[in-house]
Amino acid sequence: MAPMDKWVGVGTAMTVFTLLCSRMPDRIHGEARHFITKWAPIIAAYFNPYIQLSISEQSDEQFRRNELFDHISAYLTDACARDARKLKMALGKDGKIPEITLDDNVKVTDDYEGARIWWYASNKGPSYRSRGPVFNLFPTESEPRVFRAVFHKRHRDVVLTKYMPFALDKGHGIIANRGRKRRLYTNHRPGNKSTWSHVPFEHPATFDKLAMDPVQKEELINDLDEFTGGKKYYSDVGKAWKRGYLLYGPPGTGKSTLVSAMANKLNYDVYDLDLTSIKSNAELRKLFLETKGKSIIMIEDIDAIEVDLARSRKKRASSSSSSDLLSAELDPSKDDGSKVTLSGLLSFVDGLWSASGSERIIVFTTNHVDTLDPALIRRGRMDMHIRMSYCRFGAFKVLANNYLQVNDHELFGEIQRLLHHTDISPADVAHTLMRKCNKRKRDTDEVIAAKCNKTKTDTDTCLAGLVETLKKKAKKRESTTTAPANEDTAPAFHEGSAIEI
Ligand SMILES: Nc1ncnc2c1ncn2[C@@H]1O[C@H](COP(=O)(O)OP(=O)(O)OP(=O)(O)O)[C@@H](O)[C@H]1O
Ligand SMILES: [Mg+2]
Repeated sequence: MAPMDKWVGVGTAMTVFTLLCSRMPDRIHGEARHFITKWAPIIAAYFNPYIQLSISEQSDEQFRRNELFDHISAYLTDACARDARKLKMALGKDGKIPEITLDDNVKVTDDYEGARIWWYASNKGPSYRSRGPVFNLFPTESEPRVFRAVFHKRHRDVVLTKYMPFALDKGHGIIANRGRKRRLYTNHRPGNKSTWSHVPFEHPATFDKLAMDPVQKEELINDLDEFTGGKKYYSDVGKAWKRGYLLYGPPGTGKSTLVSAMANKLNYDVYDLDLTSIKSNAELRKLFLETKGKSIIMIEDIDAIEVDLARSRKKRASSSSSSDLLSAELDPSKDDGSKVTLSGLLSFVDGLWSASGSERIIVFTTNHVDTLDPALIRRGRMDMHIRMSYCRFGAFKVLANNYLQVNDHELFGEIQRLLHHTDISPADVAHTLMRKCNKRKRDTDEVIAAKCNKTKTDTDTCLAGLVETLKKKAKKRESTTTAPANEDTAPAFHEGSAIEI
């Protein structure tokens, strides 16, 4: 017999005993009465060393589901279902992925830091509130289910203060990741109020398909892994659980794509924050408070926003002294909330308002890193600076594999030589390599069938097209400048961004 069953038996006996004591005949009085009244509960407690904790499916607020029940259910299914003989399968919330949970009236055990916890999943049983005065021996399906945890009272502290938060947190994480439909949020101003609206986030970008320096890629992936597993670390050092990344580089080098790859890897939502449509720090604060955990907040083209902030700064400079102005910009206490200021943005980045949630990543992207205010991107605010560069041979090989499924080709040598001193963005290389697909789309089905064994010819054509484009770019660069190619300035790229087909 499991200790829980023993306890239920002993508990019931002691309840009857206590009840009898409370209804003691009047003729028992004086010392005897006092003795029984005093010692009955102590004796009952002595024989009942177990504590029972219930988590009902239905919350105390009427009609509301108790989220803790779902979290515990997810945790137990994940951690203890191996021992269970009865499981239940049902379609998940997305209507596609089946969810397996413990069936009713199943017992499982869990061990935590020396404490053993017996869990029992059951229907609540007869409940006056849910069914009225009609007695029903067989509770219906719709009745709230209950999880009961039973543990020895000597483990009370460890179970209540450590095990329960641990189990609930694990369960919460499992639910959050289970077939979660992620969202892409953008901010709007319908009427005069900034608000978020969202669409499903379905970007296919992954780190595997991303053409970037392999060392940098690995560093970033490790950094993200450390971040997501760092909950305890962040709470131990008293820091908000957030991380900032600055992605910089010329247009079309994959900054936005990298943000999508990060979101896909971490299973996070993305908030695409357009600062230009926000009129005040108060609005910025409101939007930020509305963001949820497990998300990436992305501010694109931060250099353009900085120009706006500088412009508004300049405007106000004409009506106030410069020292007043500087202090108003950088001192949040002087922020009257009536405009977006650099201090507002810095507070946002520093997580002044991050009490509303955790596990958030902030990403700034820019084409002009040199023009940014150092205060905005200093380490601590933007923890990692990542340069996305023009397409070099390593990145090209990733793209050739993505678009043409080739790892080697007779033109690779020439392409490598040309890419070494020609600036072209991965976006433009991708565009050239995609011509194969575009051409195919134009063809009829029969023509495609006839060309089936000519895939290699298509690949040849694409790569030869890329060689041509690179040669033209190199020639153009030679005729306009004698300076060597530079990764962060992009004149050559701008001129040739429309690839000739
Ligand atoms: N490094 C890359 N790896 C794989 N694909 C890339 C890469 N860079 C660009 N691309 C391709 O080019 C397209 C445009 O890239 P993306 O929008 O990410 O560039 P960006 O750096 O954000 O540009 P901008 O500075 O103009 O915002 C992407 O959809 C993707 O297909
Ligand atoms: Mg972009």
